[in-house]
Amino acid sequence: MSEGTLYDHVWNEHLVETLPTGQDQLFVGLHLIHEVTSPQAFGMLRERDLDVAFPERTHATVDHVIPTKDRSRPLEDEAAEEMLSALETNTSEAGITYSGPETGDQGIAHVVGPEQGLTQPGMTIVCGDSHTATHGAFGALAFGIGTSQIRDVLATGSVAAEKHDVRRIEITGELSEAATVKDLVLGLIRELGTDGGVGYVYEYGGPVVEAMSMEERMTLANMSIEGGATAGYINPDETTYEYLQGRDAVPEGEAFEERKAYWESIRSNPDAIYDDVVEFDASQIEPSVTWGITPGQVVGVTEPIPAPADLPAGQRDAAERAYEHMDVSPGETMDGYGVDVVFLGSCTNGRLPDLRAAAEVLEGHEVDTDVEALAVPGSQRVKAAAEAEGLDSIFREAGFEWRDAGCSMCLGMNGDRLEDGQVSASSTNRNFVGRQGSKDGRTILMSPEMVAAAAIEGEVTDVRTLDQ
Ligand SMILES: CC(C)[C@H](C(=O)O)[C@@H](O)C(=O)O
Ligand code: SF4
Repeated sequence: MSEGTLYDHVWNEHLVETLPTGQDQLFVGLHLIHEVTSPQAFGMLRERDLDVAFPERTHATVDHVIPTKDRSRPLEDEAAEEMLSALETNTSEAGITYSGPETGDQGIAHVVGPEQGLTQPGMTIVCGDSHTATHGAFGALAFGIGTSQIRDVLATGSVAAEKHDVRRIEITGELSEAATVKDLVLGLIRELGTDGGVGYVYEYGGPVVEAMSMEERMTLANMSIEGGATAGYINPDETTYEYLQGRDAVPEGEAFEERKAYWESIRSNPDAIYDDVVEFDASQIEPSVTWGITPGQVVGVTEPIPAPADLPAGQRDAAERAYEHMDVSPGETMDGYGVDVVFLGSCTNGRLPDLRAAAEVLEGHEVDTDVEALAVPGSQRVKAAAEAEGLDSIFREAGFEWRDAGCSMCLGMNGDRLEDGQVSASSTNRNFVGRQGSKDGRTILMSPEMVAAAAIEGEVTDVRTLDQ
């Protein structure tokens, strides 16, 4: 069992008691809620005549079902309207702050929490959403929970959880100029497998991680769950504190210094004991894409797609399914694979630096005439900041649609979806069959820069080869 890691420190700070089930009851610092997974939990509370215990530790937003184009009410999709109305009623009745579309603060929960300073180091953060791991970028213990747990957190401000092992992932070397953190995390999942992290929480560290911006750390932590880990985190440091300073929910002056002392105290000890340690060399990473139907089926853009014999025995059946769905063969490269739709956004890569990076590639180019291109900021604040620096014009002039904030085409729940056998180049985190809408749709995961390159060429393109 690990000892002296940030995970152990935060766990112990929040431990209420060990339950008869053997699970630990943890106090919850921040409960993020969204429209998809919360209505049922509020219903359960009502059945038992229970109130929300800590509305001030709860924060709501609407992200999955909110259209990115026409938001007039009632929403065209009845099920979406029902979820949205339920969220409005539930939050107003309970006195929970709701970053709704009218506030200018709405967005994907995992973008909203950090940008408002709600997400802070050393906290326990839960949300009925698997990508809650994103908040681990701040050195918080953040994980997704199911509906009955949402009910428990609403009613008691605490959650029953099992402690996991801690794997330290030491990222060494240096990322090449054209490679991004998205390429790195795809490479990591390829190496460790989509189930390699089962039973673990990941602690990411080492020189490459220390040099990352907070947004890059969020991209890394976000995809922990795609590698099978329950949560992933990075020890807080000056980069973290600098990001936090001046944000809405972050105290100032002396109170900030006091909090900083706590944040420093929960960092992993230099002599912490890990259950496992893995070293990963970032220098080998090149711009990468998925070739299959899991986030672990990854190749460098100019690298041949592996044959079953090149893969571990446990991955061969999945590879066969992937060749068929994607209509690819071993030995081919993904470079030149035609795309119909490009999607820039999501809680993985829908923040301001992601939009900037894509815009930089796009500048002076046009979107291929056969391609439908969507740029969807992760939050309304990201959107406003992007517009303030003119990124929206770059996207529009190049031929992108510039939409309102939400999950959008990351998953087909809001009207933005792939049709029939359309292929998308997507800055998201999941390429499962049917994920973006149509069950025949095909998703290729990549970085924002590579999405922009695919938009220009109408096919998967090595961003290094684009004419400037
Ligand atoms: C709808 C929600 C529960 C789901 C999740 O848990 O992650 C979604 O956000 C996703 O990315 O698939
Ligand atoms: S952007 Fe995608 S991954 Fe993130 S919460 Fe929304 S649906 Fe889930």
